[in-house]
Amino acid sequence: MSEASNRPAPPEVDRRAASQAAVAARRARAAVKAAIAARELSPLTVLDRATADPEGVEGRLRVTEFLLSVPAIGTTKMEEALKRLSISPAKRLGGLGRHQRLRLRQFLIERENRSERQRNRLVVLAGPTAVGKGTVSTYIRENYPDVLLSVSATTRKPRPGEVDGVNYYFVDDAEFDRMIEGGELLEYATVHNAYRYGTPRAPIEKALAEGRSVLLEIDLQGARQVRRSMPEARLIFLLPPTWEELVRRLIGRGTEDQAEQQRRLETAKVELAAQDEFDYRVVNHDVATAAREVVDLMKVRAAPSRP
Ligand SMILES: Nc1nc2c(ncn2[C@@H]2O[C@H](COP(=O)(O)OP(=O)(O)O)[C@@H](O)[C@H]2O)c(=O)[nH]1
Ligand SMILES: Nc1ncnc2c1ncn2[C@@H]1O[C@H](COP(=O)(O)OP(=O)(O)O)[C@@H](O)[C@H]1O
Repeated sequence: MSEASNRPAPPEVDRRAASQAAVAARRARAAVKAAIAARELSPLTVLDRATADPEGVEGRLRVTEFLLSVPAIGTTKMEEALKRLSISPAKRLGGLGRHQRLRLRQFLIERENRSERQRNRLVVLAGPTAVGKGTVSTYIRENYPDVLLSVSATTRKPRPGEVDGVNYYFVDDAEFDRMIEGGELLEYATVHNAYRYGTPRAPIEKALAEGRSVLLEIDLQGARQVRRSMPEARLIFLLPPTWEELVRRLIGRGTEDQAEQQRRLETAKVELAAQDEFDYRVVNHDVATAAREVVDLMKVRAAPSRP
């Protein structure tokens, strides 16, 4: 029998006081984690406080829960980081060795610099036919002038009311081939087995360099290409509230005949099955709300600060 179990139980008041203290400490740690997650408290500040007072709230944080509270660090990234930094997941911040602390500090600084650079985001909006991609994008163009809506090149003919350079750059097949050969397109695809569509690269690079966020409204194949060539892009999948509503929107739009509608609905099923490849999903119940959600994901500044 261990020595501890022979010892008389502490008086009830002591036990209660100890458990109250434990609850208070847990609450304090949860508050620190919430503040990091809400970007109200820099992880570097927390690490510095843990160093100054290893037995304080920050010092008692486990390194695992600390990292998981940093925005955009999930379990996989956390585990990879700890392995790379040679820090045991059992460690508390206050119990890190000097070298471990310095490595963790450097890791956090590099992440902060990187997220600073990525503030101007490239965001891809994709989703099944007739979910409302075009409607939501147009709403964003009209209501959030800080966002550049990329204008694609296409080999399809303009529809009545469409303006060259605004809705699309309307080009012929030879010109589209030339753009591909010249490396002018960030991605391109044949959509609905009909015409080719592609994203001109130069305006996007210019806008990102100028500090603007860029929105691409492209199909699933294009989204996959962007993911490969620019892994820092955010991919958003726009969903209909229900399948029936998607069918209603497609039929209601009235731009395709019945056979084409059927074909698009088949494609839509395949596309819906790919939604897990995306970083975020936004349900298009109502256009203004969906647009707001997309823009929030771009972290666009509230008011333009350019002259
Ligand atoms: N990959 C790719 N797809 C695009 C591009 N521009 C438009 N699309 C997609 O092409 C499809 C057809 O667009 P559109 O001709 O306007 O007809 P809609 O289906 O009636 O909206 C839509 O799914 C768009 O998302 C582009 O630059 N690249
Ligand atoms: N939130 C919404 N609620 C109701 N109807 C919508 C909504 N968003 C789009 N629509 C309608 O659905 C149809 C398809 O939208 P569209 O933007 O052309 O889709 P996509 O570009 O995804 O093919 C259009 O008639 C549009 O007016």
